[in-house]
Amino acid sequence: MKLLLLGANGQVGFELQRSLAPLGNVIATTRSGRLPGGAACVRIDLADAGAVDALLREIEPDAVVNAAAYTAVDRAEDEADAAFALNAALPGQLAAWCATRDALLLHYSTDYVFDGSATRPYREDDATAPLGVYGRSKLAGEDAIRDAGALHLIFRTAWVYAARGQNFLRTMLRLGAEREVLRVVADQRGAPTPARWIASASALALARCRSEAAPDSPDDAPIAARAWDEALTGTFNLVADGESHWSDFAETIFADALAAGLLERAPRVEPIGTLDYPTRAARPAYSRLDGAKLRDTFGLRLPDWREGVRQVVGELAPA
Ligand SMILES: NC(=O)C1=CN([C@@H]2O[C@H](COP(=O)(O)OP(=O)(O)OC[C@H]3O[C@@H](n4cnc5c(N)ncnc54)[C@H](OP(=O)(O)O)[C@@H]3O)[C@@H](O)[C@H]2O)C=CC1
Ligand SMILES: Cc1cn([C@H]2C[C@H](O)[C@@H](COP(=O)(O)OP(=O)(O)O[C@H]3O[C@@H](C)C(=O)[C@@H](O)[C@H]3O)O2)c(=O)[nH]c1=O
Ligand SMILES: [Mg+2]
Repeated sequence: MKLLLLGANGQVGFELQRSLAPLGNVIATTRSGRLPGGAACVRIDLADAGAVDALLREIEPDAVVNAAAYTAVDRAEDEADAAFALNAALPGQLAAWCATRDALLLHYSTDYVFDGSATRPYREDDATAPLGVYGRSKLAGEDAIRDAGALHLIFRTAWVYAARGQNFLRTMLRLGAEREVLRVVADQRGAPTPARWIASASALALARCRSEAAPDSPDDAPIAARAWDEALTGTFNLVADGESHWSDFAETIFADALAAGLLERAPRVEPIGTLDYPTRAARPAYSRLDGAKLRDTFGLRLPDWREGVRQVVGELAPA
């Protein structure tokens, strides 16, 4: 099977290169035409719809895995056009193409499609109500995929971090090395989720979705219609188990980093309220996502978020 991986330089995209490899021929793209590490790959600006169309026609993938997105939550408030181009128009275009040839689109969305007023973990069909431009653009992307009628897997994840890329864990380690005290909000609750777990689960789900009845396709031809098990497609929450808040996450990062020898001394983490940490975009106060549907459909359950922190800190620690 031929897989087109968009956004291979992102946190999740980078991990997907490895996790998708056993499934077939992975064609990766980045904005620069280079993969992390320096190897060449397809170079494309995904905001250029003409270029995207030409790429799809050239590659004719059996599945498109879209790990590219506009993820700057605060900046999105002032760059709505850029956010919507990547997070809404692009997935809509990919889905429209997939729908015409029974290709499957694997895509990611976010807990920020919710307003955070829930009192129990969100289920996939709970009402959405994004608080900001980023969340609205991601929701528009989900809707565009469903409207196009493409076979799809949309994984809603949250609080993604990894040993590389831009994320809260790396920000904390950087600031923690500079400051004695860090003030971190303690009234936004959710589950920090390692990019590697998302990529591994994505590959397993994608493999399961391939219809057992489908014949193996030659590398250069799209697989036959009904190559996917439609009953397994749809929208799924994909997050680490358990509940955290940003201040708890920070404390855990520093405790593990200290134990692993990544830091000589840990800063003091002062829990504060959201009102004491003003940001351009509003964020949901509660964004736990219920993993039951993923578990029931694919038998997949991610470990507790604390295990993720241990793993990622371990990756960064000196050998
Ligand atoms: N990060 C998070 O906390 C969360 C993320 N998600 C979702 O998960 C998915 C993966 O997120 P994550 O891995 O963290 O994202 P990253 O921000 O780490 O990666 C996004 C990638 O998209 C690429 N990209 C953006 N614009 C363009 C463009 N115009 N042309 C080509 N490439 C482009 C970026 O390229 P470049 O490297 O060149 O900038 C980057 O590599 C996204 O759909 C995101 O919305 C969901 C919940 C939480
Ligand atoms: C750096 C810092 C942040 N914070 C707060 C701000 C915010 O409420 C929270 C997290 O800040 P960040 O900017 O890292 O996180 P943010 O960019 O909001 O993260 C989100 O990204 C998008 C892409 C998603 O889809 C979401 O699931 C979520 O992961 O921590 C502090 O309280 N103290 C600090 O020193
Ligand atoms: Mg951010």
